[in-house]
Amino acid sequence: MIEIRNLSKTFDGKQVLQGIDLTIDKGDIYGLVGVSGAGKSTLLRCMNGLESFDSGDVIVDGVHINRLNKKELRYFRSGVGMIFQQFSLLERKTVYENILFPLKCFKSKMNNVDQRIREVLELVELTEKIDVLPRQLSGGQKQRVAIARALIMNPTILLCDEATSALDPNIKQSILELLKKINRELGITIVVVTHEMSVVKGICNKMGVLSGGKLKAAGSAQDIFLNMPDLLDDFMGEENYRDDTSHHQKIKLEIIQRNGENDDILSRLAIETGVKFELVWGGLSKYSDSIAGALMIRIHDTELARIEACLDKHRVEWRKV
Ligand SMILES: Nc1ncnc2c1ncn2[C@@H]1O[C@H](COP(=O)(O)OP(=O)(O)OP(=O)(O)O)[C@@H](O)[C@H]1O
Repeated sequence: MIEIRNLSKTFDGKQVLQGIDLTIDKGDIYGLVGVSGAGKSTLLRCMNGLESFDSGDVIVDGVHINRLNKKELRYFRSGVGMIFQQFSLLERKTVYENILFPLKCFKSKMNNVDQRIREVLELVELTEKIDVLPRQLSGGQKQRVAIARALIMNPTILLCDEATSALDPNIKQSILELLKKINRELGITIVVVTHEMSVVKGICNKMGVLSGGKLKAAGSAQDIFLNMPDLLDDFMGEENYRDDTSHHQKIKLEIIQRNGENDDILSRLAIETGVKFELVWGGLSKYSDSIAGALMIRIHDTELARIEACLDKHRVEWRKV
């Protein structure tokens, strides 16, 4: 369990984290999201003592990490794995040597090192690459080695800083599946810093939204997606626009559904227009005699006319945002 209490941090007099209160339970896959500069990486680094802070507490499994001396902090860090966007592998060392590295760094007295290295390589499904150099690996394979290296010390927590941001969509998906497996099979708590909503939706049960160094919301990922879409708006735009800044347009549909009317509008849009749209968020609420819902989809601007015609045909109330 990671407990963060009233955490504040400045860099050169600039406040980058302010009064953060956050609890991450054992077994969570917790997403930390926010726009660039919101303080996500700094907060993550405070969790394993890589970054000091000005005030507040970070308590990991009952240990106040700001009260640890240098030696104790080193020991504590050996139980917290971390992976990064750029993999940070030793380029002149083989996969085997890369995974061995933390054991050397932390002067571990682990028995059966060879066997243990093979075990973690098997877990990340990369056994056949044991003797190759990182430059002979794809991005996804490099991240698998980085994950194996993070797991070699038997951590209870794995911190991931934009770990899938540099990967192609299919490879990204396979790494997310691997993180889920690690969480499920080894019971490791995972904290994921990301700017990608698809990552949070794909694997996180809980999330925290940071903005300007403050925690704007924290809790069930599903609840935040469904109930606080406005909070995520800017940041979802950012993810989308990173791929293509000029051609996407968001349409927000506010659909009132009484007696089940229009509850199939998404299927109709897909079938009747053939437009491949992205469902950004959606929520339904039950009122005394009706159900009202709102949906937001994102489409390419050239497809607006087709979508508009279909919505008007079905008399769906909507507006553009
Ligand atoms: N070592 C540092 N020295 C000075 N300022 C820093 C340092 N590290 C981070 N900052 C500043 O702290 C703020 C938060 O940075 P941080 O990297 O935590 O944000 P982030 O949300 O992870 O952003 P990104 O998604 O771009 O990585 C930024 O204004 C950044 O410039």
